[in-house]
Amino acid sequence: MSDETRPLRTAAVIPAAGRGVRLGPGAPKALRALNGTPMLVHAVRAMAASRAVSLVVVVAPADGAPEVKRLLDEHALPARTDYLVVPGGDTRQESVRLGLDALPEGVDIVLVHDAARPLVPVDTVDAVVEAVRDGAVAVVPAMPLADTVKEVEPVGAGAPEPVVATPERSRLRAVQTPQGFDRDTLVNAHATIALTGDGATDDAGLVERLGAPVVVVPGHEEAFKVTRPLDLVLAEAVLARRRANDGF
Ligand SMILES: Nc1ccn([C@@H]2O[C@H](COP(=O)(O)OP(=O)(O)OP(=O)(O)O)[C@@H](O)[C@H]2O)c(=O)n1
Ligand SMILES: C[C@](O)(CO)[C@H](O)COP(=O)(O)O
Repeated sequence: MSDETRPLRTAAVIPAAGRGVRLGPGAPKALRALNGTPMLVHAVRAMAASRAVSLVVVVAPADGAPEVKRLLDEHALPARTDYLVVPGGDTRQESVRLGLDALPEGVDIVLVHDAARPLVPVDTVDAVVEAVRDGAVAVVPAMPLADTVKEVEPVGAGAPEPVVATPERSRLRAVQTPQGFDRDTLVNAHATIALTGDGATDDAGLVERLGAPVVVVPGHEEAFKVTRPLDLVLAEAVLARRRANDGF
């Protein structure tokens, strides 16, 4: 098959190397259970549920790659997808770059998906892939905001913070994952934008800094990020609702 007629190949990189400090003491966040199954396994299944995704690269805690490999072996995952596990870094930005380094030749489209968003529906994953296949180089699923947002002057440690501005809410979006990219664009962004401080909070932000266009598609309320303890309660409630709906 000539390179021009070959179908585009999509891989998902799942950064899962975070500690989960905001969730409180315990195992690394991605390894904590939701209804008895590790959050990471839910996230891997969410990516592999898309027929477009032929490879999932999991970026494990730096000292936890063998444990994560074992975990994936112990859980049923779609056989038509390949799975790789690599050790991660100290920041999300480094972990994603290490995942990108592990991609084989022949991958054209890359999804980057937080292990901490285990319940993203397959329709959202497919919509992101579709938008990249249609020609966008960087695609972000996002939701309108429910709260009004204030920009403040941070003064630290509980002191009242002066408000600087109130951005127009209708123009704001809360960004989710998977974010989808033309592979070369994302690799170039990670190679070009140096890590500063805690690193970029998302991958599309790096692409924006290259001057490349980034577009938003509708996200989904079930693609929320498990960050704080209350998010675990919500995630288990979503799983219970899905099980009840499957029963009918
Ligand atoms: N060094 C890091 C830090 C984060 N992540 C991953 O990036 C995603 C989003 O990060 P976040 O939700 O902030 O996870 P944590 O860093 O684990 O959370 P916290 O900031 O509360 O410690 C998670 O899937 C997390 O595992 C990663 O792969 N490598
Ligand atoms: C990538 C992300 O999920 C988009 O909202 C988010 O920026 C990750 O931030 P975190 O602080 O690493 O959780």
